[in-house]
Amino acid sequence: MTNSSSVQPLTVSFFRSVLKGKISVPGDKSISHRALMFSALAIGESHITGLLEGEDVMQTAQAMQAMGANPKRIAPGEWRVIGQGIGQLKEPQDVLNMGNSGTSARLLSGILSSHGFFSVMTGDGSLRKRPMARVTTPLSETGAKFLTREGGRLPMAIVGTAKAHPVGYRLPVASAQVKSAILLAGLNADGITWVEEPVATRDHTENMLRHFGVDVRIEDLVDGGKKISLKGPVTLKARNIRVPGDPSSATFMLVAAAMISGSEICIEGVGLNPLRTGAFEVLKWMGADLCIENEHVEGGEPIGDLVIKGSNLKGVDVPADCAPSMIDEYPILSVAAAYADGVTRFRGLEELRVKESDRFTSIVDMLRGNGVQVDIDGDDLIITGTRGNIPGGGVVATHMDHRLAMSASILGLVAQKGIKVDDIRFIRTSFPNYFPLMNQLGAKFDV
Ligand SMILES: O=C(O)C1=C[C@@H](OP(=O)(O)O)[C@@H](O)[C@H](O)C1
Ligand SMILES: C=C(OP(=O)(O)O)C(=O)O
Repeated sequence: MTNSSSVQPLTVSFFRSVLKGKISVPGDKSISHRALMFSALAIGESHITGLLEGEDVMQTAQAMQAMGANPKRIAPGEWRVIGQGIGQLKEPQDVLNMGNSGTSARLLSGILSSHGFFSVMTGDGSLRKRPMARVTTPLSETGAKFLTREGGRLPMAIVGTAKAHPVGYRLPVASAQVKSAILLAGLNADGITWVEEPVATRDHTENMLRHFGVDVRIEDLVDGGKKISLKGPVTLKARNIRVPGDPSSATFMLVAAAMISGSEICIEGVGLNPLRTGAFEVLKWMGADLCIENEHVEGGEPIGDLVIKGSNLKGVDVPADCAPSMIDEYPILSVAAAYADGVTRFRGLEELRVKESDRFTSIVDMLRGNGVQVDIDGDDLIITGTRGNIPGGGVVATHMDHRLAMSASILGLVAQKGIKVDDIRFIRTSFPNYFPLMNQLGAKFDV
């Protein structure tokens, strides 16, 4: 994302029609980042299809390019990567700019820590506010050195080590990015790297490392968590990877169709990894008419088509332990809660404060600014549903946050007086064809 590109506001009017049709959403962002990174670390040539070509993933591609792997686009979503082998990336000659992408910054920190060279990483105004100590603290155990701005923020200088010590770490926060960073450092460390997570988080790193031939061990812990371990150094063998549709992107369309009575849409080929589908369960608890068709497994990940029809939604109480499986979906689920009948309580949302924006505060401001009652109790959000009567008329500040911008656009469709969104540019970090796809379903966004 170029900070210099000019702000792009959007006005959304109340939508008087229905959403209909069949679409596919772009590839999963988490899996796309990993596909590029792991292919660059493998021996041989990997072939990726369905890669998300949003700006976040393109930052990862550029970083891998700067370190000697040569990701090549051969057709839309189709990429070839010549792997360099574990520990064989080259010192980047310039600063690595990770743009808006926390996943790129955190996972690459793990890879860089066990390479014996110097690098500097930065990001845009949003990423430079996000905490990096959550990765630099455990990664320092490898022997790598990290120098960050005050508060553990980017820009950050990294002196990696070719003789990395294996890390053993129990995660203090539920974070797949931190877990993945440690496991990636361990690929080139001598001995057993392990991570314990008190609550299971998305396991795409574990699944894809296994796909590349790494012996990743996963044990269930008595407290309900998991212990993931691998013995380094390892060899990754080049593979073909098919990236499924992104369930987080699909949720925007699902919520829109669920709220707008008479709608019926189908989203084909969506990833259904159970550690990502919490939002689908919550939508069903809310009374959404959502079903899954053609379920099958591709490349180690479950995939299926989602069919949803408009229905009456009701408020629900969502426990904190659901958060890791739907962490990026709270902004759009908050719109569903505002539209529903009754009170919704989302519990345990502390991690929302360290995303592209402080999403906890951004959600509160978005809804209150459009006439919806929201109460806060510690880390819980309590949203009083309007039974389909969201007043609207406000301006939503999106704070360089793609998910806020998409959620706000959908809020506008169902708000009596419509809404204004201050800036929709950042949607291209994760979902470049979001507006064309919404318009294909019948929405009339004027972009
Ligand atoms: O590992 C990943 O690909 C991601 C993990 C999550 O972040 P945390 O690890 O910070 O929870 C999620 O919010 C992010 O969009 C992608
Ligand atoms: C939090 C997100 O991504 P990242 O951490 O990669 O910036 C997101 O996509 O909602």
